[in-house]
Amino acid sequence: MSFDVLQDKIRAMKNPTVVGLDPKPEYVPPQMRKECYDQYGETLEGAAEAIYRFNCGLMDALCDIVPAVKPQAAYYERLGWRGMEALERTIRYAREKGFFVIADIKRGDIGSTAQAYSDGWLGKTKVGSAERTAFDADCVTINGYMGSDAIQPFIETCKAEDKCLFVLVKTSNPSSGELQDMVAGDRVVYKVMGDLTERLGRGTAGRHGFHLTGAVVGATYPSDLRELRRRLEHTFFLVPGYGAQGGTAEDVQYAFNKYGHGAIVNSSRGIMCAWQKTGRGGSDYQQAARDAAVAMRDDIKQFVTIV
Ligand SMILES: O=C(O)c1cc(=O)[nH]c(=O)n1[C@@H]1O[C@H](COP(=O)(O)O)[C@@H](O)[C@H]1O
Repeated sequence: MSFDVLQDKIRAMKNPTVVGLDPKPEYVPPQMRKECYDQYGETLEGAAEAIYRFNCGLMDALCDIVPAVKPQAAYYERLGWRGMEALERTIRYAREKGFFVIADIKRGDIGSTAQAYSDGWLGKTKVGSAERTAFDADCVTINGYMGSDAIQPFIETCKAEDKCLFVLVKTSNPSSGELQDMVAGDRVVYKVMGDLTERLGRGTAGRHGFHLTGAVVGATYPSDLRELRRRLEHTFFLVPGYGAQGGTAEDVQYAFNKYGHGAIVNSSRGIMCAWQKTGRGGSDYQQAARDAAVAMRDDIKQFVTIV
């Protein structure tokens, strides 16, 4: 079961963090960007090649210390098909480097369409008499606020392919409370979503006790994080919002169980853009990313011990 694979990687590296690959062309160090624009012009193709090379350089620098990467699809979609090709190549490279790959797609739609998404991102697509693999991520993020029939096709694909997913439960953004904190009947909406996520995963627990249905819970609401950890014993958490959005190591400690298991904390800009703070014009982007990843790991280690 796929969260077993992720938990094992986290334990082996003693590092419960994931690096978000959310590259804007302007995050790519100037020299690398120039090489791509010289070759392809200032075009979508040039930008897609630049972000792909940047991703590969980051992954080369991080693969022995960080267990997972999380490319966010929007940063690739904005470059059209060339961006999507860069994303597919990024996922392939990540897998070659041994990373657990979380495709951050946040999709949600009626059952038949959800099935198409899960075929493309996690499973296989039927082409004539053949079945072809498209993106082949290990895990995706999905928006389950359309209800369980929008989630179920992903669950079936995960069961068939030994993969897993994260359902948005309590998101990190400033407005997340507008709807997610509302009281419906006698329950808070995000807790209803958390309970649904845990319930839908029943019967899929792996060696470490986690269902294949995980939950996204933002670092920016630590008391909700603590409450959800107590409530959802079998649910693995993806915790975005550390660093650039203000979440701290002290905040994210509540995502973990007493063994220091059951959660992975994301940082995207904090790692990708670390070179912008060293004053060396980007020539040190790999070392800067590595230093930032080590600092994040050690920061969290002050509060969380992984058994
Ligand atoms: O699903 C997510 O990853 C996600 C959920 C959420 O509630 N908040 C959130 O920030 N994210 C994603 O996590 C990443 C955060 O990026 P940084 O703020 O740069 O670390 C982005 O890819 C967001 O799309």
